[in-house]
Amino acid sequence: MARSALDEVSQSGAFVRTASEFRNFISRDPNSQFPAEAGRYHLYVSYACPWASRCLAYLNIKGLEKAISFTSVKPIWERTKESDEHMGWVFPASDKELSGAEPDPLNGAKSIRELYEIASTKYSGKYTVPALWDKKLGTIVSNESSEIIRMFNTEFNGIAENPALDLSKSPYDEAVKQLYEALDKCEEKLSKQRFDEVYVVHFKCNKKLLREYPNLFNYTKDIFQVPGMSSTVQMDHIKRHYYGSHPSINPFGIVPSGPNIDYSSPHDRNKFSA
Ligand SMILES: N[C@@H](CCC(=O)N[C@@H](CS)C(=O)NCC(=O)O)C(=O)O
Repeated sequence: MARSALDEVSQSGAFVRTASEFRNFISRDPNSQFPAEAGRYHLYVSYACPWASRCLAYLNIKGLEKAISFTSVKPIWERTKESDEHMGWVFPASDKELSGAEPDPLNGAKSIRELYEIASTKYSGKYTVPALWDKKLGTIVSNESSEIIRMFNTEFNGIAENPALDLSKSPYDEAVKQLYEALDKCEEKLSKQRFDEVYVVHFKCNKKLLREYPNLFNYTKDIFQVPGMSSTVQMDHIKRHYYGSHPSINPFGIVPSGPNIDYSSPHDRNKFSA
């Protein structure tokens, strides 16, 4: 069982992601094991992780900020335990260490690994974000972002500030779906790509930049400019993570200073509105 994405490499060198293991569902039914309640759940994220970022985007857009708290880890992987070599997500010692990253307010955990170990003594998989934590039962409800966003969309409507907003049917969700489908395709085709800020340099996918695809680039800006979205994109965390956490790819951990793309600049997507 892979304990880190760095172990998920097939014999041919391809990256093969293993499935998430905590797959419980929060329900609007008050008698269920995990009922939707304000103040009960906490989302652990890294701003550097696209899967975690989409959960944060749903949390903001749905208006669940008061009902579901969240904490972001530090962007660069560190040793998660003194006793072995595992590298992974860790919390800062204080919220002064790095803007956006905070100590674990619930369990005082030093790492995401520690949370998984509290949640299950039998767990032997990766210690991934996002992880949706249940404060009442002291466990991880789900570590699968595609399911977390569905729960946020449908199960918290009694609590959400924007209950009528159905993100599964909205142009936003359709846009996200298409964006991820498009990026997944590019990812496969160009053997793992993520935005011009990182993938072009770090993963050596420099045949073409995202911003050289006019539609894909305008689309990215359109998504970025959805209210509630921009605060989930902390490019500093994203860059520090990738350039700093894979020493086999970037031994000196140098973070390139560019290209500082302005995703808030005008886009042309309004031409498609009815
Ligand atoms: N299936 C998960 C994937 C999450 C995932 O792969 N997260 C990465 C960061 S982008 C992670 O935490 N990796 C930790 C590791 O590989 O040790 C989801 O979509 O929620």
